[in-house]
Amino acid sequence: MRKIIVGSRRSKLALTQTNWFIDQMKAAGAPFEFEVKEIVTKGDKILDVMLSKVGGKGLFVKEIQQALFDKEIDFAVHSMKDMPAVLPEGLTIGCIPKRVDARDAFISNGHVKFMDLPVGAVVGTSSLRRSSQLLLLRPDLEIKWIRGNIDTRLKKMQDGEYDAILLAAAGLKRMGWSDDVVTEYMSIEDCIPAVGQGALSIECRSDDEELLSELQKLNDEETREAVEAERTFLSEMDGSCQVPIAGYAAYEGDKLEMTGFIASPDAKQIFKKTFSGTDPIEIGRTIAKALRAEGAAEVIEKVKAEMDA
Ligand SMILES: NCc1[nH]cc(CCC(=O)O)c1CC(=O)O
Repeated sequence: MRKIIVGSRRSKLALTQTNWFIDQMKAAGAPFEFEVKEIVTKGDKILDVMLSKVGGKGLFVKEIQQALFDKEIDFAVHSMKDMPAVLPEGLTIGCIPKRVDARDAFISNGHVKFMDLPVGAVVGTSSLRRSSQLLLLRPDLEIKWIRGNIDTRLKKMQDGEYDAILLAAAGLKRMGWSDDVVTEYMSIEDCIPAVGQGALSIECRSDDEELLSELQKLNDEETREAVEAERTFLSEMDGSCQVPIAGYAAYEGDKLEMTGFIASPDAKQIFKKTFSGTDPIEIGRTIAKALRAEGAAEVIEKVKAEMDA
């Protein structure tokens, strides 16, 4: 029986997701043995630096991709949200399992609801996407940068450094946190999720046909199409730069409906568009084009120029 080596980052979330997926493969009857190999990525080593300033996304993924090319590992389970928009030649997404929950979870001291926070309350997040959308609803709030894993962030909040924090619902759920730590779930409309949030991405070599045919059995077609629309939008918008960007797609009846969102970093200008159709790539492109035409292109260019300066 072929032994499949599964690469995983060392974080609790990564290992939990990896082992969950291996269990799914076993349950589906995949004719393999499995071994998990931990990989410490550059992103993990410099977590305390402002990640997005040094080139964000790719950091967690690059070394895992090298291990795939080197055949040290056969596949890896990523949070889709952490995957760069474009994959290198020779690697592919073998499948996308069903999305758990794309929403952001709001957690506060004393379980005060988001709209009931006192004026000037301090909310911890390191995501421009989250902070810009929170400020649209509550311009009075103070957004304060926060880092660390889920436990660290909760502890910092409980110690009073923050009145509230936001975390992806999917991460909390996969890690087995009970629903009662969450004060409320932000609605998708109020806080549009990050592209791919709540979905997993199984990455492997494009020529590993034996593995690919087993992975395909765990693919969720609706999630795959939704994520394809979102990621098309991301790559068309050039989502690698320091601009708040959000995108969420899901089936409504027989149509795939997607909302794309771009804001200036100070959240003073916002661009938002919803479009539905049947072709995921066309949906992603249409929204990107519409937002660019409305002025998002200038916002992106301005931020890029400031970063280069
Ligand atoms: N930014 C890091 C990250 N990457 C994936 C998740 C959670 C799981 C997911 O979104 O699929 C998180 C934590 C968070 O944003 O709270």
